[in-house]
Amino acid sequence: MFKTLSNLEKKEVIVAPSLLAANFLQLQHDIDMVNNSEAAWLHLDVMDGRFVPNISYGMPIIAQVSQACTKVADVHLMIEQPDLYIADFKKAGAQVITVHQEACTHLHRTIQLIHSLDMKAGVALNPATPVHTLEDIIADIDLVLIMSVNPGFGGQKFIQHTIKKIMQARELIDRTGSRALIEVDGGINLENAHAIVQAGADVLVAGSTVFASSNPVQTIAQLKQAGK
Ligand SMILES: O=C(CO)[C@@H](O)[C@H](O)COP(=O)(O)O
Repeated sequence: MFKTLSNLEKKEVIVAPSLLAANFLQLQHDIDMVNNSEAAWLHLDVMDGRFVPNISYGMPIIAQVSQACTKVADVHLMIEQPDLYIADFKKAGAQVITVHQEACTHLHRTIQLIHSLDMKAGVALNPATPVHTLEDIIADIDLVLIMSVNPGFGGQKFIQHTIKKIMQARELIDRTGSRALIEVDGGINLENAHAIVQAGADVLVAGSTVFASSNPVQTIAQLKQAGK
C-alpha cells in the first residue's frame, strides 16, 4: 500500500520517479528500488493516444503497482474526458490525480470530483499554456504541474522557457495564499534540478535520469539535494 500523504508539505524537495522509464520486464526490481530510495512519490503517466500521441498503461498496471509500492501514487492523466475514469483510478490506488487544463471543459467540476473521492487534485499545463489560466482555480487545487516537455514521451530535452513559468506559478501561489505544490515534469537531470528548485519547484518528476542511472537510489538522493 502507498503511505499517507503526510509529506505533502513544503519542507523538502519531493522526488517522483516516473514509472514510464522503468524496465517493465523487471518491474518488481524497479519498484523495490523506488521503495528503498528517498523518493517520496511514484509518478504514474496515463496516456490515451488522443490527448497525447502515445499510449502508456492504465488501471490494471496501476492497481498492481500500488499494491507493491510504498510511495505516494501520483497519477498524471494525459487523457481526454478524465472525469469518466477518475473513480476507477481511485480504486486502483491513486492518491494524487492531475488532469490537464487543456483536456477539461469543466475544470472546477473535475477538481470537485477528485476531492469528493478523497484524493489530492492537480492541474497540469502544457508548455504553451500560460500560468495565468490558473487564476480562477488556484485556490481549489493541491498541485500545479508545469510540463517542461511536450507531454507524451520520456527522454525529451527540458524546455528552458518553462523556468519562467515555474517562477510565475510560484508568484501566483504566494500571492493568493494557495496551498498548491509546484511539480515539474520532463527533461529533469542532475544539471538542471537546482535551477528548477530555485525557480520554485516542490516536486521533481524524473524518468530517464533515474531509471537509466547506474545507481538510481543515489541519483534520487542527489535530485533531492538539489534544493539545498
Ligand atoms: O509525463 C511525462 C512525459 O509525458 C513524463 O513524466 C516523463 O515520463 C518524464 O520523463 P523524463 O523526461 O524524465 O525522461
